[in-house]
Amino acid sequence: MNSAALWQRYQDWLYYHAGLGFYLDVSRMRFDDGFVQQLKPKFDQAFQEMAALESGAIANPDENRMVGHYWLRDPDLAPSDDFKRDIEQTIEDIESFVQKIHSGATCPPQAERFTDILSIGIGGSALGPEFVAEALSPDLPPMGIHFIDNTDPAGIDRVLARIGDRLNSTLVLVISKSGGTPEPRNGMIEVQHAFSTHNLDFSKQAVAITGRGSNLDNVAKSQGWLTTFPMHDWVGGRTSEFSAVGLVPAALQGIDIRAILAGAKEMDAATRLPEIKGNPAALLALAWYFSGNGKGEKDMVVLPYKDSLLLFSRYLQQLVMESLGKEKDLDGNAVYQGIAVYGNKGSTDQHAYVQQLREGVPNFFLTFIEVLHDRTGQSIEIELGVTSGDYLSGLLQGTRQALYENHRDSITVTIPEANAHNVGALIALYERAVGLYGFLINVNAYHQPGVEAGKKAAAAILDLQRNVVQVLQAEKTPLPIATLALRAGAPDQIEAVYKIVRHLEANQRGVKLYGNLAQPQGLTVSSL
Ligand SMILES: O=P(O)(O)OC[C@H]1O[C@](O)(CO)[C@@H](O)[C@@H]1O
Repeated sequence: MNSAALWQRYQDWLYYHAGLGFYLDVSRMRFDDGFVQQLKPKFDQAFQEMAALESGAIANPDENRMVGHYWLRDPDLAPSDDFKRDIEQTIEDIESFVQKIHSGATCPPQAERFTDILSIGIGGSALGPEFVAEALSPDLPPMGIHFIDNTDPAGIDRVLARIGDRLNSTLVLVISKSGGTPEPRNGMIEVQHAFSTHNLDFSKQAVAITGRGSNLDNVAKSQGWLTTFPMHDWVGGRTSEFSAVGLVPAALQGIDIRAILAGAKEMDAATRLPEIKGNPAALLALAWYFSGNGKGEKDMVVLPYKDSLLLFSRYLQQLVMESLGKEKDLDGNAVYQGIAVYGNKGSTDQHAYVQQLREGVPNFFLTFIEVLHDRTGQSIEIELGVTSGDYLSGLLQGTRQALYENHRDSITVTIPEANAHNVGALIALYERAVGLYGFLINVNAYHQPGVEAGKKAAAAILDLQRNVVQVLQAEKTPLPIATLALRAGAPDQIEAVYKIVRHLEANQRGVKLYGNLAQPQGLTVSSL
């Protein structure tokens, strides 16, 4: 296509939302009208299923759950008055809690006011808050935020070291929908230990955000934590940014949560339209379907050209991959679906892997996220008539062009400014696109059965570790690994036993290995 034809295609396919100042350009995805016509019946079906989902159908059949994240930003849509009141009440409770924290009316026992937030959670209970903090936290926030999103002891130590002597003025948010995920449970216990080491009362500085009646909810209530906020059964972890999970940490950092919700609501209204061309989420789903042949054959590389949006691709990784990455479709057929997502930011990544994107294996499509507004205030000229922001913009355009010339397709999402309203709209856009795409490929986008296997296997390893330690403590002489595995009741788990004892020895946990480490089968093990 020559440049005049491309310019025409750009205009033919451009989506623009005046209220949001939002543009979506799918002109550099090489689908044709025939493809759009061919997908239309699937889209018509998907729009109907999405409407049913929004009005309270059991859209997550395996878990027998409604899927209600759209109600969080427009409570009038909720299928009952109770739900509506619950959503509105939660937002009001968040605002009044945050107001008391900021004013010092609610303060820690050993300091005048809370200075820091320590958020403990993983997956959907961390990625949204982390993305929004990076994107929207003011330069001088009323409270700085720290995250523990793993069970890595050194990672936990690093966060606690950075908080240092401000632990006595740190508000701890323990976020877990199920209230039973091991990683945040471990993080919480480690932080409780740090509090007691410093003679601080954890319960007077802790807040739980969790499902009503969960273990965590019960613990928080029985120990008299500062407060709890609910995570509703009908909100999934990866779509929980507009629930208390995202709103509490955001509001504490001084981010305008009403603006985030309003932006999401406005995008929802735009993406509810049951037609492909006038609906930006449908256009995204169409482009994804085209690129990967409806089977995720191409990866989605997400490149925001704005530092503050760095974590968007990481956030989308869970939203897209946990939602769409499914072995079975809704009829039980093995389909092995999904779309792989990666990316960091432009232009930085141009100096890392864009070489491969331009010339190497063509197994991806790109999504550029463009932000029109460069900065608050005026820019200096780096060269005659050219600012740093002009460079960023030029590099985006240039990369899009160079990739297209080499048959690499791309989508460009353009927002006027990386503010609360637009970040809310961006999240809502992708939530809807993932939902529509899930219907197009007939998978349940709201469960995550595949994650359970790894969790169960990890629990089995920890049980085996307990048995191994018991055997070693009862034994006086060093045992060959195979014998140890046999005595621990796991003769077919020799490799697992070997890895357990190697880890225990490395951490001075009362275990010693003897022999040539390069030949594990000859090693013997004893307790110290
Ligand atoms: O909020 P929870 O229940 O601790 O779960 C955390 C994350 O773990 C998962 O269930 C996957 O294991 C995610 O879907 C979820 O966001």
